[in-house]
Amino acid sequence: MRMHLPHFSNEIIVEENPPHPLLHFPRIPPRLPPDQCSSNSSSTFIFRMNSANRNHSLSDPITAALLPPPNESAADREKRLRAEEQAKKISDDIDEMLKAERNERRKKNPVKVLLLGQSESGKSTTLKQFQLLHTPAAFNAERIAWRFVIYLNLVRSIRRILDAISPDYETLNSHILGDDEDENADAASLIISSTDGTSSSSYHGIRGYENYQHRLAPLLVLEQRLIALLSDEEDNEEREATRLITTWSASSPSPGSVRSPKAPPDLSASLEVIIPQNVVQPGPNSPLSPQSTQEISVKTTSNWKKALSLGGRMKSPKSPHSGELAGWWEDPDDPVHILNRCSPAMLDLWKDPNVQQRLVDKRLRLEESSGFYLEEISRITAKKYIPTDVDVLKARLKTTGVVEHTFAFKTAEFRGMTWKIYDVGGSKNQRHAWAPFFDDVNAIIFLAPISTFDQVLAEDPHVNRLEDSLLLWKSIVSNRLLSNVSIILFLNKCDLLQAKLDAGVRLNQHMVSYGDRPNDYDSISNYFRNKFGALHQSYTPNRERELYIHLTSVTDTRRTHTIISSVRDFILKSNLKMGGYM
Ligand SMILES: Nc1nc2c(ncn2[C@@H]2O[C@H](COP(=O)(O)OP(=O)(O)OP(=O)(O)O)[C@@H](O)[C@H]2O)c(=O)[nH]1
Ligand SMILES: [Mg+2]
Repeated sequence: MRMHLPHFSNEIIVEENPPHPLLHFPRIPPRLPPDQCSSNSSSTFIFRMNSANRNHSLSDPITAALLPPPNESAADREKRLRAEEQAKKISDDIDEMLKAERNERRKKNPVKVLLLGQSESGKSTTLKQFQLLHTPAAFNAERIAWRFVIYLNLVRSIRRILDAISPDYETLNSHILGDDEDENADAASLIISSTDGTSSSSYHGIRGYENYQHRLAPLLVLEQRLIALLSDEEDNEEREATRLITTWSASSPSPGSVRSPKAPPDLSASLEVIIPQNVVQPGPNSPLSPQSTQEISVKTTSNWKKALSLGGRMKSPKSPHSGELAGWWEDPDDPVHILNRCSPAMLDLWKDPNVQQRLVDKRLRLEESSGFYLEEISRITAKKYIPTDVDVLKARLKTTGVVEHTFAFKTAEFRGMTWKIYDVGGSKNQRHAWAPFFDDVNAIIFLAPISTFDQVLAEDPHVNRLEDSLLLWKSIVSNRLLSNVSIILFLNKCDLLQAKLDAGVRLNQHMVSYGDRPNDYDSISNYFRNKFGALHQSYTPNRERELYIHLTSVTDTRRTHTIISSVRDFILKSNLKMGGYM
Protein backbone atom coordinates (compact mmCIF):
# COMPACT_ATOMS: atom_id res chain seq x y z
CA MET A 1 0.00 0.00 0.00
CA ARG A 2 1.24 3.49 -0.87
CA MET A 3 0.47 6.42 1.30
CA HIS A 4 0.95 10.00 0.21
CA LEU A 5 2.34 12.49 2.67
CA PRO A 6 0.93 16.02 2.50
CA HIS A 7 2.68 18.48 0.15
CA PHE A 8 5.47 17.41 -2.12
CA SER A 9 4.31 14.04 -0.94
CA ASN A 10 3.95 12.60 -4.38
CA GLU A 11 7.73 12.42 -4.37
CA ILE A 12 7.91 10.62 -1.01
CA ILE A 13 6.14 7.33 -0.93
CA VAL A 14 5.72 5.59 2.38
CA GLU A 15 5.69 1.88 1.81
CA GLU A 16 3.83 -0.14 4.39
CA ASN A 17 6.28 -2.99 3.93
CA PRO A 18 8.91 -4.30 6.38
CA PRO A 19 11.86 -1.92 6.68
CA HIS A 20 14.92 -2.46 4.56
CA PRO A 21 17.05 -5.28 6.12
CA LEU A 22 20.05 -2.99 6.43
CA LEU A 23 18.02 -0.70 8.66
CA HIS A 24 18.36 -3.30 11.45
CA PHE A 25 22.07 -2.57 11.78
CA PRO A 26 22.99 -0.29 14.66
CA ARG A 27 23.22 3.37 13.69
CA ILE A 28 25.72 5.82 15.07
CA PRO A 29 24.31 8.57 17.28
CA PRO A 30 22.87 11.55 15.41
CA ARG A 31 25.24 14.39 14.63
CA LEU A 32 24.74 17.36 16.86
CA PRO A 33 25.04 21.01 15.99
CA PRO A 34 28.69 22.19 16.16
CA ASP A 35 28.18 24.02 19.42
CA GLN A 36 27.02 20.84 21.04
CA CYS A 37 29.57 18.44 19.68
CA SER A 38 33.15 18.00 18.69
CA SER A 39 35.05 15.13 17.22
CA ASN A 40 38.22 13.32 18.28
CA SER A 41 40.79 11.87 15.92
CA SER A 42 38.76 8.69 15.37
CA SER A 43 35.79 10.78 14.05
CA THR A 44 33.60 9.63 16.88
CA PHE A 45 31.24 12.36 17.94
CA ILE A 46 31.58 13.22 21.59
CA PHE A 47 29.28 15.44 23.59
CA ARG A 48 30.75 18.62 24.93
CA MET A 49 30.32 17.99 28.58
CA ASN A 50 28.99 21.15 29.99
CA SER A 51 26.73 20.54 32.91
CA ALA A 52 23.56 21.22 31.02
CA ASN A 53 23.95 18.63 28.31
CA ARG A 54 25.61 16.08 30.65
CA ASN A 55 22.43 16.11 32.74
CA HIS A 56 20.40 15.84 29.56
CA SER A 57 22.57 13.07 28.10
CA LEU A 58 22.54 10.97 31.25
CA SER A 59 18.80 11.05 31.30
CA ASP A 60 18.82 9.84 27.68
CA PRO A 61 19.17 6.02 27.76
CA ILE A 62 20.72 5.80 24.26
CA THR A 63 23.32 8.41 25.06
CA ALA A 64 24.05 6.83 28.44
CA ALA A 65 24.48 3.42 26.81
CA LEU A 66 26.99 4.83 24.33
CA LEU A 67 29.19 6.53 26.93
CA PRO A 68 32.40 4.60 27.71
CA PRO A 69 32.38 2.94 31.11
CA PRO A 70 34.30 5.08 33.64
CA ASN A 71 36.88 2.33 34.39
CA GLU A 72 37.48 1.28 30.72
CA SER A 73 40.82 -0.49 30.11
CA ALA A 74 43.04 0.43 27.14
CA ALA A 75 42.20 -2.90 25.39
CA ASP A 76 38.46 -2.38 25.92
CA ARG A 77 38.72 1.14 24.61
CA GLU A 78 40.41 -0.05 21.41
CA LYS A 79 37.77 -2.72 20.94
CA ARG A 80 34.99 -0.19 21.44
CA LEU A 81 36.50 2.30 19.00
CA ARG A 82 36.85 -0.44 16.36
CA ALA A 83 33.21 -1.40 16.83
CA GLU A 84 32.15 2.24 16.53
CA GLU A 85 34.20 2.70 13.40
CA GLN A 86 32.58 -0.34 11.87
CA ALA A 87 29.14 0.90 12.84
CA LYS A 88 29.87 4.25 11.23
CA LYS A 89 30.94 2.63 8.00
CA ILE A 90 27.71 0.66 7.87
CA SER A 91 25.76 3.82 8.62
CA ASP A 92 27.51 5.67 5.78
CA ASP A 93 26.73 2.79 3.43
CA ILE A 94 23.08 3.00 4.40
CA ASP A 95 23.07 6.75 3.78
CA GLU A 96 24.56 6.21 0.32
CA MET A 97 22.04 3.53 -0.46
CA LEU A 98 19.10 5.65 0.67
CA LYS A 99 20.38 8.54 -1.43
CA ALA A 100 20.57 6.31 -4.50
CA GLU A 101 17.06 5.02 -3.83
CA ARG A 102 15.76 8.57 -3.47
CA ASN A 103 17.39 9.51 -6.76
CA GLU A 104 15.71 6.58 -8.46
CA ARG A 105 12.37 7.51 -6.95
CA ARG A 106 12.91 11.12 -7.98
CA LYS A 107 13.31 9.98 -11.56
CA LYS A 108 10.20 7.85 -11.40
CA ASN A 109 7.99 10.46 -9.72
CA PRO A 110 7.42 13.46 -11.93
CA VAL A 111 7.31 17.01 -10.65
CA LYS A 112 3.73 18.16 -11.01
CA VAL A 113 2.95 21.71 -11.99
CA LEU A 114 -0.53 23.17 -12.18
CA LEU A 115 -1.34 26.19 -14.38
CA LEU A 116 -4.10 28.24 -12.77
CA GLY A 117 -5.88 31.50 -13.51
CA GLN A 118 -9.13 32.81 -14.95
CA SER A 119 -10.21 32.10 -18.51
CA GLU A 120 -8.06 33.83 -21.15
CA SER A 121 -5.32 34.50 -18.60
CA GLY A 122 -2.76 32.72 -20.81
CA LYS A 123 -2.47 29.22 -19.28
CA SER A 124 -2.64 27.29 -22.54
CA THR A 125 -0.30 29.79 -24.16
CA THR A 126 2.22 29.22 -21.36
CA LEU A 127 1.93 25.49 -21.93
CA LYS A 128 2.61 26.03 -25.64
CA GLN A 129 5.74 27.96 -24.67
CA PHE A 130 6.93 25.03 -22.53
CA GLN A 131 6.36 22.78 -25.54
CA LEU A 132 8.19 25.10 -27.88
CA LEU A 133 11.15 25.20 -25.49
CA HIS A 134 11.32 21.56 -24.41
CA THR A 135 9.64 19.53 -27.15
CA PRO A 136 9.96 21.61 -30.32
CA ALA A 137 9.46 18.54 -32.53
CA ALA A 138 6.02 17.93 -31.00
CA PHE A 139 5.19 21.62 -31.38
CA ASN A 140 6.14 21.47 -35.05
CA ALA A 141 4.12 18.32 -35.60
CA GLU A 142 1.00 20.15 -34.38
CA ARG A 143 1.66 23.36 -36.29
CA ILE A 144 -0.49 22.51 -39.30
CA ALA A 145 -3.42 21.47 -37.13
CA TRP A 146 -3.46 24.94 -35.56
CA ARG A 147 -4.20 26.32 -39.03
CA PHE A 148 -7.86 25.44 -38.49
CA VAL A 149 -8.08 27.17 -35.13
CA ILE A 150 -6.45 30.25 -36.63
CA TYR A 151 -8.94 30.24 -39.51
CA LEU A 152 -11.76 29.94 -37.00
CA ASN A 153 -10.34 32.79 -34.91
CA LEU A 154 -10.11 35.00 -38.00
CA VAL A 155 -13.60 34.15 -39.17
CA ARG A 156 -14.98 34.91 -35.72
CA SER A 157 -13.21 38.26 -35.62
CA ILE A 158 -14.86 39.10 -38.94
CA ARG A 159 -18.16 37.97 -37.50
CA ARG A 160 -17.66 40.21 -34.46
CA ILE A 161 -17.08 43.17 -36.75
CA LEU A 162 -20.19 42.31 -38.75
CA ASP A 163 -22.07 42.09 -35.46
CA ALA A 164 -20.78 45.50 -34.41
CA ILE A 165 -21.85 47.22 -37.64
CA SER A 166 -25.17 45.40 -37.84
CA PRO A 167 -28.40 47.34 -37.29
CA ASP A 168 -29.26 44.67 -34.69
CA TYR A 169 -26.08 45.16 -32.68
CA GLU A 170 -27.63 47.27 -29.96
CA THR A 171 -30.34 44.70 -29.34
CA LEU A 172 -27.77 41.96 -29.00
CA ASN A 173 -25.45 44.05 -26.85
CA SER A 174 -28.18 45.05 -24.44
CA HIS A 175 -28.81 41.35 -23.90
CA ILE A 176 -25.12 40.64 -23.40
CA LEU A 177 -24.72 43.31 -20.78
CA GLY A 178 -28.22 42.83 -19.44
CA ASP A 179 -29.41 40.87 -16.48
CA ASP A 180 -29.11 37.33 -17.74
CA GLU A 181 -26.03 35.51 -16.58
CA ASP A 182 -25.71 33.06 -19.39
CA GLU A 183 -22.33 32.29 -20.75
CA ASN A 184 -23.12 34.17 -23.87
CA ALA A 185 -20.56 36.84 -24.47
CA ASP A 186 -17.02 36.89 -25.60
CA ALA A 187 -16.47 39.89 -23.40
CA ALA A 188 -12.70 40.04 -23.74
CA SER A 189 -12.86 43.57 -24.98
CA LEU A 190 -16.16 44.84 -23.76
CA ILE A 191 -15.87 47.68 -21.30
CA ILE A 192 -18.12 47.91 -18.28
CA SER A 193 -18.83 51.60 -18.57
CA SER A 194 -19.64 52.30 -22.18
CA THR A 195 -19.89 56.03 -22.74
CA ASP A 196 -19.73 56.24 -26.49
CA GLY A 197 -21.73 58.91 -28.24
CA THR A 198 -23.75 56.53 -30.42
CA SER A 199 -27.34 56.45 -29.40
CA SER A 200 -28.63 52.90 -29.41
CA SER A 201 -31.99 53.92 -30.84
CA SER A 202 -30.55 55.90 -33.77
CA TYR A 203 -28.05 53.37 -35.05
CA HIS A 204 -28.95 51.69 -38.36
CA GLY A 205 -25.72 49.96 -39.25
CA ILE A 206 -22.96 51.42 -41.38
CA ARG A 207 -23.28 52.26 -45.05
CA GLY A 208 -22.46 49.26 -47.18
CA TYR A 209 -23.34 46.83 -44.42
CA GLU A 210 -25.55 44.66 -46.65
CA ASN A 211 -22.81 44.51 -49.23
CA TYR A 212 -20.27 43.26 -46.67
CA GLN A 213 -22.80 40.83 -45.33
CA HIS A 214 -23.36 39.44 -48.81
CA ARG A 215 -19.66 39.18 -49.72
CA LEU A 216 -18.74 37.56 -46.43
CA ALA A 217 -21.67 35.16 -46.22
CA PRO A 218 -19.51 32.15 -47.25
CA LEU A 219 -17.48 32.66 -44.08
CA LEU A 220 -20.51 32.01 -41.94
CA VAL A 221 -20.91 28.61 -43.56
CA LEU A 222 -17.18 28.02 -43.24
CA GLU A 223 -17.36 28.75 -39.53
CA GLN A 224 -19.71 25.82 -39.09
CA ARG A 225 -17.44 23.58 -41.11
CA LEU A 226 -14.41 24.54 -39.06
CA ILE A 227 -16.25 23.84 -35.84
CA ALA A 228 -17.22 20.46 -37.23
CA LEU A 229 -13.65 19.74 -38.35
CA LEU A 230 -12.21 20.61 -34.97
CA SER A 231 -14.72 18.44 -33.23
CA ASP A 232 -14.19 15.40 -35.33
CA GLU A 233 -11.45 12.88 -35.88
CA GLU A 234 -12.92 10.28 -38.15
CA ASP A 235 -16.04 9.70 -40.12
CA ASN A 236 -15.85 13.36 -40.86
CA GLU A 237 -18.53 13.85 -43.46
CA GLU A 238 -21.22 11.87 -41.76
CA ARG A 239 -20.63 13.53 -38.39
CA GLU A 240 -20.28 16.95 -39.96
CA ALA A 241 -23.71 16.62 -41.55
CA THR A 242 -25.23 15.56 -38.23
CA ARG A 243 -23.51 18.35 -36.39
CA LEU A 244 -24.60 20.98 -38.87
CA ILE A 245 -28.18 19.87 -38.45
CA THR A 246 -27.78 19.99 -34.68
CA THR A 247 -26.11 23.38 -34.80
CA TRP A 248 -28.63 25.05 -37.02
CA SER A 249 -31.59 23.52 -35.28
CA ALA A 250 -30.36 25.38 -32.21
CA SER A 251 -30.89 28.71 -33.95
CA SER A 252 -34.45 28.90 -32.76
CA PRO A 253 -34.18 27.25 -29.40
CA SER A 254 -37.14 26.36 -27.34
CA PRO A 255 -36.60 27.34 -23.70
CA GLY A 256 -36.24 23.71 -22.77
CA SER A 257 -33.49 23.12 -25.31
CA VAL A 258 -31.11 25.70 -23.87
CA ARG A 259 -28.23 24.04 -22.08
CA SER A 260 -27.74 25.41 -18.63
CA PRO A 261 -24.36 27.18 -18.57
CA LYS A 262 -24.06 26.16 -14.94
CA ALA A 263 -24.32 22.45 -15.66
CA PRO A 264 -20.97 20.79 -14.93
CA PRO A 265 -19.21 19.62 -18.06
CA ASP A 266 -19.37 15.96 -18.85
CA LEU A 267 -15.68 15.16 -18.66
CA SER A 268 -16.28 11.58 -19.59
CA ALA A 269 -17.54 12.40 -23.06
CA SER A 270 -14.77 11.78 -25.50
CA LEU A 271 -15.28 14.28 -28.25
CA GLU A 272 -17.45 17.32 -28.47
CA VAL A 273 -17.22 20.91 -29.50
CA ILE A 274 -19.19 22.88 -26.98
CA ILE A 275 -21.35 25.52 -28.52
CA PRO A 276 -23.08 27.31 -25.67
CA GLN A 277 -26.66 28.13 -26.51
CA ASN A 278 -27.60 31.75 -26.70
CA VAL A 279 -30.96 33.04 -25.64
CA VAL A 280 -30.70 36.07 -27.92
CA GLN A 281 -32.78 35.86 -31.07
CA PRO A 282 -31.09 37.47 -34.06
CA GLY A 283 -33.08 39.97 -36.06
CA PRO A 284 -34.12 39.20 -39.63
CA ASN A 285 -31.24 41.15 -41.22
CA SER A 286 -28.64 40.05 -38.77
CA PRO A 287 -25.68 37.87 -39.60
CA LEU A 288 -25.85 36.75 -36.03
CA SER A 289 -26.48 33.15 -35.37
CA PRO A 290 -26.71 31.84 -31.83
CA GLN A 291 -22.98 31.16 -31.86
CA SER A 292 -21.88 34.55 -33.02
CA THR A 293 -20.75 36.03 -29.75
CA GLN A 294 -19.64 32.87 -28.03
CA GLU A 295 -16.34 31.17 -27.66
CA ILE A 296 -15.67 27.78 -29.08
CA SER A 297 -13.99 25.21 -26.93
CA VAL A 298 -12.86 21.75 -27.79
CA LYS A 299 -12.88 19.15 -25.08
CA THR A 300 -9.43 18.16 -24.03
CA THR A 301 -10.12 14.53 -24.76
CA SER A 302 -10.62 15.44 -28.39
CA ASN A 303 -7.93 14.29 -30.75
CA TRP A 304 -8.29 17.18 -33.14
CA LYS A 305 -4.57 17.99 -33.36
CA LYS A 306 -3.68 14.52 -34.47
CA ALA A 307 -6.65 14.33 -36.79
CA LEU A 308 -5.88 17.63 -38.50
CA SER A 309 -2.12 17.42 -38.74
CA LEU A 310 -0.33 16.15 -41.81
CA GLY A 311 -0.58 12.44 -42.11
CA GLY A 312 -4.21 12.70 -41.07
CA ARG A 313 -7.11 13.24 -43.38
CA MET A 314 -6.07 16.73 -44.46
CA LYS A 315 -3.52 15.26 -46.84
CA SER A 316 -3.84 16.12 -50.44
CA PRO A 317 -6.03 13.61 -52.25
CA LYS A 318 -3.14 13.31 -54.69
CA SER A 319 -0.81 11.95 -52.02
CA PRO A 320 -2.97 9.72 -49.86
CA HIS A 321 -0.06 7.60 -48.64
CA SER A 322 2.89 9.96 -48.53
CA GLY A 323 1.55 12.50 -46.06
CA GLU A 324 3.68 15.09 -47.80
CA LEU A 325 3.45 18.65 -46.68
CA ALA A 326 2.81 19.87 -50.22
CA GLY A 327 -0.66 19.56 -51.50
CA TRP A 328 -3.49 20.54 -49.16
CA TRP A 329 -4.17 23.60 -51.27
CA GLU A 330 -4.85 21.23 -54.15
CA ASP A 331 -7.74 19.77 -52.21
CA PRO A 332 -10.79 21.75 -53.44
CA ASP A 333 -12.54 21.10 -50.11
CA ASP A 334 -9.82 22.63 -47.98
CA PRO A 335 -11.16 25.65 -45.99
CA VAL A 336 -8.36 27.81 -47.34
CA HIS A 337 -10.19 28.30 -50.65
CA ILE A 338 -13.20 30.05 -49.13
CA LEU A 339 -10.92 32.21 -47.02
CA ASN A 340 -8.79 33.01 -50.01
CA ARG A 341 -11.82 34.05 -52.06
CA CYS A 342 -13.21 36.18 -49.21
CA SER A 343 -9.85 37.77 -48.49
CA PRO A 344 -10.48 41.01 -50.48
CA ALA A 345 -13.86 41.49 -48.76
CA MET A 346 -12.27 40.90 -45.34
CA LEU A 347 -9.56 43.43 -46.11
CA ASP A 348 -12.11 45.99 -47.33
CA LEU A 349 -14.14 45.53 -44.17
CA TRP A 350 -11.15 45.79 -41.83
CA LYS A 351 -9.69 48.84 -43.59
CA ASP A 352 -13.02 50.67 -43.94
CA PRO A 353 -12.68 53.93 -41.93
CA ASN A 354 -16.38 53.80 -41.00
CA VAL A 355 -15.94 50.32 -39.62
CA GLN A 356 -12.84 51.37 -37.67
CA GLN A 357 -14.71 54.36 -36.29
CA ARG A 358 -17.57 52.10 -35.24
CA LEU A 359 -15.15 49.80 -33.39
CA VAL A 360 -13.64 52.81 -31.62
CA ASP A 361 -17.12 54.12 -30.75
CA LYS A 362 -18.13 50.78 -29.36
CA ARG A 363 -14.73 50.39 -27.68
CA LEU A 364 -14.33 46.98 -29.21
CA ARG A 365 -10.65 46.14 -28.95
CA LEU A 366 -10.34 43.05 -31.07
CA GLU A 367 -6.60 42.84 -30.52
CA GLU A 368 -7.34 41.68 -26.98
CA SER A 369 -8.90 38.50 -28.26
CA SER A 370 -7.88 36.96 -31.54
CA GLY A 371 -8.07 40.18 -33.53
CA PHE A 372 -4.34 39.92 -34.08
CA TYR A 373 -5.04 37.91 -37.25
CA LEU A 374 -6.96 40.82 -38.79
CA GLU A 375 -3.64 42.58 -39.33
CA GLU A 376 -2.42 39.52 -41.21
CA ILE A 377 -5.39 38.72 -43.47
CA SER A 378 -3.40 38.41 -46.71
CA ARG A 379 -0.76 36.16 -45.20
CA ILE A 380 -3.20 33.91 -43.35
CA THR A 381 -5.58 33.45 -46.25
CA ALA A 382 -2.77 32.61 -48.69
CA LYS A 383 -3.21 29.15 -50.16
CA LYS A 384 0.11 27.84 -48.89
CA TYR A 385 -0.12 29.44 -45.46
CA ILE A 386 1.80 27.67 -42.71
CA PRO A 387 1.33 29.11 -39.19
CA THR A 388 4.37 30.74 -37.61
CA ASP A 389 5.27 30.18 -33.94
CA VAL A 390 3.56 33.44 -33.00
CA ASP A 391 0.42 32.47 -34.94
CA VAL A 392 0.20 29.23 -32.98
CA LEU A 393 0.86 30.99 -29.68
CA LYS A 394 -1.91 33.48 -30.38
CA ALA A 395 -4.44 30.90 -31.56
CA ARG A 396 -7.29 30.89 -29.10
CA LEU A 397 -9.13 27.74 -28.14
CA LYS A 398 -10.85 27.70 -24.79
CA THR A 399 -9.89 24.78 -22.55
CA THR A 400 -12.49 22.58 -20.97
CA GLY A 401 -11.37 19.73 -18.75
CA VAL A 402 -7.71 19.20 -17.93
CA VAL A 403 -4.81 18.79 -20.36
CA GLU A 404 -1.71 16.93 -19.15
CA HIS A 405 1.67 17.33 -20.80
CA THR A 406 4.83 15.44 -19.84
CA PHE A 407 8.31 16.84 -20.36
CA ALA A 408 11.53 14.94 -19.80
CA PHE A 409 14.59 17.00 -18.95
CA LYS A 410 17.83 16.30 -20.69
CA THR A 411 20.23 18.65 -18.91
CA ALA A 412 22.90 16.98 -16.79
CA GLU A 413 21.55 18.53 -13.61
CA PHE A 414 18.01 17.21 -14.01
CA ARG A 415 18.57 14.23 -16.29
CA GLY A 416 15.97 11.52 -16.00
CA MET A 417 13.51 13.82 -14.30
CA THR A 418 10.09 14.37 -15.79
CA TRP A 419 7.71 17.21 -15.33
CA LYS A 420 3.94 16.96 -15.72
CA ILE A 421 2.14 20.19 -16.46
CA TYR A 422 -1.62 20.39 -16.05
CA ASP A 423 -3.51 23.04 -18.01
CA VAL A 424 -7.05 23.55 -16.76
CA GLY A 425 -10.07 25.49 -17.95
CA GLY A 426 -10.25 28.86 -16.17
CA SER A 427 -13.86 29.93 -16.61
CA LYS A 428 -16.05 29.79 -13.53
CA ASN A 429 -17.84 26.59 -14.45
CA GLN A 430 -14.47 24.85 -14.97
CA ARG A 431 -12.86 25.68 -11.64
CA HIS A 432 -14.40 22.77 -9.80
CA ALA A 433 -11.94 20.55 -11.71
CA TRP A 434 -8.92 22.20 -10.02
CA ALA A 435 -9.28 20.91 -6.46
CA PRO A 436 -8.55 17.21 -7.10
CA PHE A 437 -5.00 18.24 -8.09
CA PHE A 438 -4.26 20.19 -4.93
CA ASP A 439 -3.03 17.40 -2.69
CA ASP A 440 -0.64 16.04 -5.26
CA VAL A 441 0.98 19.08 -6.84
CA ASN A 442 4.50 20.45 -6.36
CA ALA A 443 4.15 23.89 -7.87
CA ILE A 444 1.56 26.29 -9.20
CA ILE A 445 2.07 28.87 -11.89
CA PHE A 446 -0.77 31.35 -11.43
CA LEU A 447 -1.54 33.70 -14.29
CA ALA A 448 -3.24 37.03 -13.65
CA PRO A 449 -3.67 39.23 -16.74
CA ILE A 450 -3.17 42.78 -15.51
CA SER A 451 -4.36 44.47 -18.69
CA THR A 452 -7.91 43.45 -17.84
CA PHE A 453 -8.74 46.10 -15.26
CA ASP A 454 -11.42 47.53 -17.55
CA GLN A 455 -12.93 44.25 -18.74
CA VAL A 456 -15.58 41.86 -17.52
CA LEU A 457 -15.69 38.09 -17.44
CA ALA A 458 -17.09 36.40 -20.52
CA GLU A 459 -19.12 34.06 -18.34
CA ASP A 460 -20.35 36.77 -16.00
CA PRO A 461 -20.55 40.30 -17.37
CA HIS A 462 -21.14 41.69 -13.88
CA VAL A 463 -17.67 40.75 -12.66
CA ASN A 464 -14.56 42.77 -13.39
CA ARG A 465 -11.76 40.53 -14.62
CA LEU A 466 -9.04 41.95 -12.43
CA GLU A 467 -11.20 41.72 -9.35
CA ASP A 468 -11.91 38.09 -10.22
CA SER A 469 -8.16 37.44 -10.55
CA LEU A 470 -7.46 39.01 -7.15
CA LEU A 471 -10.16 36.94 -5.44
CA LEU A 472 -8.98 33.78 -7.14
CA TRP A 473 -5.39 34.52 -6.13
CA LYS A 474 -6.42 35.07 -2.53
CA SER A 475 -8.25 31.75 -2.43
CA ILE A 476 -5.22 29.92 -3.83
CA VAL A 477 -2.55 31.49 -1.61
CA SER A 478 -4.65 31.00 1.53
CA ASN A 479 -5.44 27.35 0.79
CA ARG A 480 -3.98 25.12 3.52
CA LEU A 481 -3.71 22.13 1.21
CA LEU A 482 -1.31 24.19 -0.87
CA SER A 483 0.72 25.63 1.97
CA ASN A 484 3.93 23.83 1.00
CA VAL A 485 3.45 24.16 -2.72
CA SER A 486 5.77 26.56 -4.55
CA ILE A 487 3.83 29.38 -6.12
CA ILE A 488 4.96 31.49 -9.03
CA LEU A 489 2.86 34.40 -10.17
CA PHE A 490 2.81 35.61 -13.78
CA LEU A 491 1.33 39.09 -14.01
CA ASN A 492 0.52 38.54 -17.66
CA LYS A 493 -0.53 40.47 -20.76
CA CYS A 494 1.89 43.29 -19.97
CA ASP A 495 2.12 44.08 -23.69
CA LEU A 496 -1.64 44.70 -23.77
CA LEU A 497 -1.39 46.76 -20.58
CA GLN A 498 1.24 48.95 -22.24
CA ALA A 499 -0.91 49.32 -25.40
CA LYS A 500 -3.96 50.19 -23.34
CA LEU A 501 -2.12 52.86 -21.36
CA ASP A 502 -0.64 54.24 -24.60
CA ALA A 503 -4.19 54.53 -25.92
CA GLY A 504 -5.03 56.77 -22.96
CA VAL A 505 -7.05 54.38 -20.79
CA ARG A 506 -6.78 55.42 -17.14
CA LEU A 507 -6.57 52.87 -14.36
CA ASN A 508 -8.17 55.11 -11.73
CA GLN A 509 -11.38 55.27 -13.73
CA HIS A 510 -11.78 51.57 -13.09
CA MET A 511 -9.96 51.17 -9.77
CA VAL A 512 -10.72 54.09 -7.55
CA SER A 513 -8.14 52.90 -5.02
CA TYR A 514 -5.36 53.76 -7.47
CA GLY A 515 -6.09 57.43 -6.80
CA ASP A 516 -4.00 60.03 -8.60
CA ARG A 517 -0.83 57.99 -8.92
CA PRO A 518 0.89 58.19 -12.34
CA ASN A 519 -0.87 56.34 -15.13
CA ASP A 520 2.33 54.89 -16.60
CA TYR A 521 3.39 51.29 -17.12
CA ASP A 522 6.05 51.15 -14.39
CA SER A 523 3.86 52.66 -11.68
CA ILE A 524 0.89 50.49 -12.57
CA SER A 525 2.77 47.21 -12.92
CA ASN A 526 4.47 47.94 -9.58
CA TYR A 527 1.13 48.68 -8.02
CA PHE A 528 -0.24 45.31 -9.13
CA ARG A 529 2.91 43.53 -8.04
CA ASN A 530 2.51 44.97 -4.56
CA LYS A 531 -1.20 44.27 -4.45
CA PHE A 532 -0.83 40.59 -5.33
CA GLY A 533 2.28 40.27 -3.16
CA ALA A 534 0.50 41.79 -0.16
CA LEU A 535 -2.38 39.33 -0.50
CA HIS A 536 0.07 36.46 -0.40
CA GLN A 537 1.83 37.97 2.58
CA SER A 538 -1.42 38.41 4.50
CA TYR A 539 -3.10 35.13 3.71
CA THR A 540 -0.43 32.48 3.22
CA PRO A 541 -0.60 29.73 5.84
CA ASN A 542 3.17 29.24 5.36
CA ARG A 543 5.19 32.32 6.24
CA GLU A 544 8.37 30.65 5.00
CA ARG A 545 7.08 30.36 1.45
CA GLU A 546 8.83 32.64 -0.98
CA LEU A 547 6.75 34.10 -3.76
CA TYR A 548 8.21 34.67 -7.20
CA ILE A 549 6.45 37.28 -9.32
CA HIS A 550 7.19 37.82 -13.01
CA LEU A 551 5.83 40.49 -15.32
CA THR A 552 5.07 38.54 -18.49
CA SER A 553 3.68 38.65 -22.00
CA VAL A 554 3.57 34.95 -22.64
CA THR A 555 3.10 35.38 -26.37
CA ASP A 556 6.62 36.87 -26.46
CA THR A 557 8.76 33.78 -26.99
CA ARG A 558 12.24 35.09 -26.24
CA ARG A 559 11.40 36.69 -22.91
CA THR A 560 9.05 33.92 -21.87
CA HIS A 561 11.67 31.24 -22.47
CA THR A 562 14.12 33.05 -20.21
CA ILE A 563 11.44 33.28 -17.50
CA ILE A 564 10.44 29.63 -17.98
CA SER A 565 14.04 28.49 -17.56
CA SER A 566 14.42 30.34 -14.28
CA VAL A 567 10.99 29.16 -13.07
CA ARG A 568 11.87 25.59 -14.03
CA ASP A 569 15.12 25.69 -12.07
CA PHE A 570 13.42 27.26 -9.07
CA ILE A 571 10.65 24.66 -9.01
CA LEU A 572 13.01 21.74 -9.47
CA LYS A 573 15.40 22.95 -6.81
CA SER A 574 12.72 23.72 -4.26
CA ASN A 575 11.12 20.39 -5.01
CA LEU A 576 14.40 18.58 -4.49
CA LYS A 577 14.89 20.45 -1.23
CA MET A 578 11.41 19.71 0.05
CA GLY A 579 11.70 16.09 -1.01
CA GLY A 580 15.02 15.78 0.84
CA TYR A 581 16.92 15.10 -2.37
CA MET A 582 19.44 17.91 -1.88
N1 LIG B 1 -1.09 39.93 -26.49
C1 LIG B 1 -1.10 38.92 -25.62
N2 LIG B 1 -1.97 37.93 -25.79
C2 LIG B 1 -1.94 36.93 -24.88
C3 LIG B 1 -1.04 36.89 -23.78
N3 LIG B 1 -1.27 35.77 -23.08
C4 LIG B 1 -2.25 35.11 -23.71
N4 LIG B 1 -2.66 35.81 -24.79
C5 LIG B 1 -3.72 35.46 -25.75
O1 LIG B 1 -4.95 35.43 -25.00
C6 LIG B 1 -5.78 34.38 -25.48
C7 LIG B 1 -6.18 33.49 -24.33
O2 LIG B 1 -5.05 32.76 -23.88
P1 LIG B 1 -5.16 31.24 -23.43
O3 LIG B 1 -3.78 30.78 -23.17
O4 LIG B 1 -5.98 30.48 -24.39
O5 LIG B 1 -5.97 31.41 -22.07
P2 LIG B 1 -6.35 30.30 -21.00
O6 LIG B 1 -5.93 30.83 -19.67
O7 LIG B 1 -5.81 28.98 -21.40
O8 LIG B 1 -7.94 30.32 -21.09
P3 LIG B 1 -8.97 29.10 -20.77
O9 LIG B 1 -8.55 27.94 -21.57
O10 LIG B 1 -10.31 29.65 -21.18
O11 LIG B 1 -8.91 28.88 -19.29
C8 LIG B 1 -4.99 33.65 -26.59
O12 LIG B 1 -5.40 34.12 -27.85
C9 LIG B 1 -3.56 34.06 -26.31
O13 LIG B 1 -2.76 34.07 -27.47
C10 LIG B 1 -0.15 37.99 -23.62
O14 LIG B 1 0.66 38.07 -22.69
N5 LIG B 1 -0.23 38.98 -24.57
MG1 LIG C 1 -6.69 27.21 -21.95
